[in-house]
Amino acid sequence: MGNMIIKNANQLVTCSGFKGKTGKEMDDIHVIENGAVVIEDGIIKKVGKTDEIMANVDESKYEVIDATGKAVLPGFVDSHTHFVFGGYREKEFDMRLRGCSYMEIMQAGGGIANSTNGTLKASKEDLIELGKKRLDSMLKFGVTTVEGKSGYGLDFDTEIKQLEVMKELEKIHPMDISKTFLGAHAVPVGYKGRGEDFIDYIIETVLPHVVENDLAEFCDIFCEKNVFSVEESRKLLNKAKEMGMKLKLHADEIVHLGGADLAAEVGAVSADHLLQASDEGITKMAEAGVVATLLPATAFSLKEHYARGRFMIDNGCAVALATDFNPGSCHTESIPLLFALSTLYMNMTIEEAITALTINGAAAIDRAHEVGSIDEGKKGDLVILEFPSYKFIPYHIGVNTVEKVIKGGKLVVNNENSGLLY
Ligand SMILES: N=CN[C@@H](CCC(=O)O)C(=O)O
Ligand SMILES: [Zn+2]
Repeated sequence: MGNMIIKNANQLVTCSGFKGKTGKEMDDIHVIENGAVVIEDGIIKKVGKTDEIMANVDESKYEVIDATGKAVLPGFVDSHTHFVFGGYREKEFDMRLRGCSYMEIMQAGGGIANSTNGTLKASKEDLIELGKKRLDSMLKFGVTTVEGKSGYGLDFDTEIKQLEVMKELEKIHPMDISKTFLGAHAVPVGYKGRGEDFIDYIIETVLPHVVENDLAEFCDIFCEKNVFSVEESRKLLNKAKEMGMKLKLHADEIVHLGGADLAAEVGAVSADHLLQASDEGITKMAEAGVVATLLPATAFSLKEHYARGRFMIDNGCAVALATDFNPGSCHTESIPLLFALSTLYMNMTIEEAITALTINGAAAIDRAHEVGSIDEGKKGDLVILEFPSYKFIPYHIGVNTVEKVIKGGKLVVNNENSGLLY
């Protein structure tokens, strides 16, 4: 962990706060002009105007970065990904372009089942190597904390393998990883038509091992027509909660099933996708403090309409944005794409999009107390843009405006020249 000072930032965008932001709060990202940050042992110690901060520190004890003419922001938090998998599904992308729907492919035996086969065949070492490359790519986009799910196993060994791979990656990669158990991602072939039996199998066999070995913090489920019903989801989630896990849901993505309502009922930390969430479900989520994690790159990739981000914010929800990086419905780790889609097509302001990818992303994985903003006591995770204003992020459409990435007070990416440095 490093000792570092970043000074003279044209804009220091702090996104200050220790919990998710709702409604109008999302539009206030707390900008300090000519700002500076002091990081000691990887933790932010001081934040303020450069002249005030520098009057009281001995620069010689720190690595100093002069951010003159640059905007500095918190490292991004990508709070919904499926980055550990074997095999690719480029053929399905092509099939979708030719008119097949995501669900048609899944029901014909492709989709998640394809990635399950690929992940089953891959060794732990292969998955670690692939995972590392994907994390490197995310880091270059300024992501310093990521959530990753299992769910391409659907059997004991492969589910556990995925979670163990993430545990190994945490040791060798600077990225912080929040691990989610998604054993109920699809009904495997052997349980066709017996979703409830499969839920029982997970509850009795896999979940206890995950909990006892501390392999995941969250339990998630794909609550969707022809996948897992609301009743099956309720059963698994309540059991996981009883066993001490925090909850997430893939909710109301393809059809409206009531996943948003269920998320509020079980006290989930987040409900994700929400393209078809009802007004009532959204209101319940706002009241229960469930973060609405929106995945516009998935809607884009599946050629679906976007989730109602504007409506959710106006109705008091904390909205987060995430890539949903996965081998099927959305094969991208691009943060610039999320900024483009959310501002241009979901009517979110630039400031709301930044909040959604920083402090609210952190809230979506229950880490708003330690990452997601530039506040004293939080991890020294920052991005320095190539440009003087944060407004360049969506304005420079689809292009990575991140020049440097700092993780725990250490420079880990310099996109200006060599890229990765850790
Ligand atoms: N919708 C369900 N799960 C993933 C996609 C998984 C896949 O197609 O491999 C998602 O969040 O989009
Ligand atoms: Zn997902």
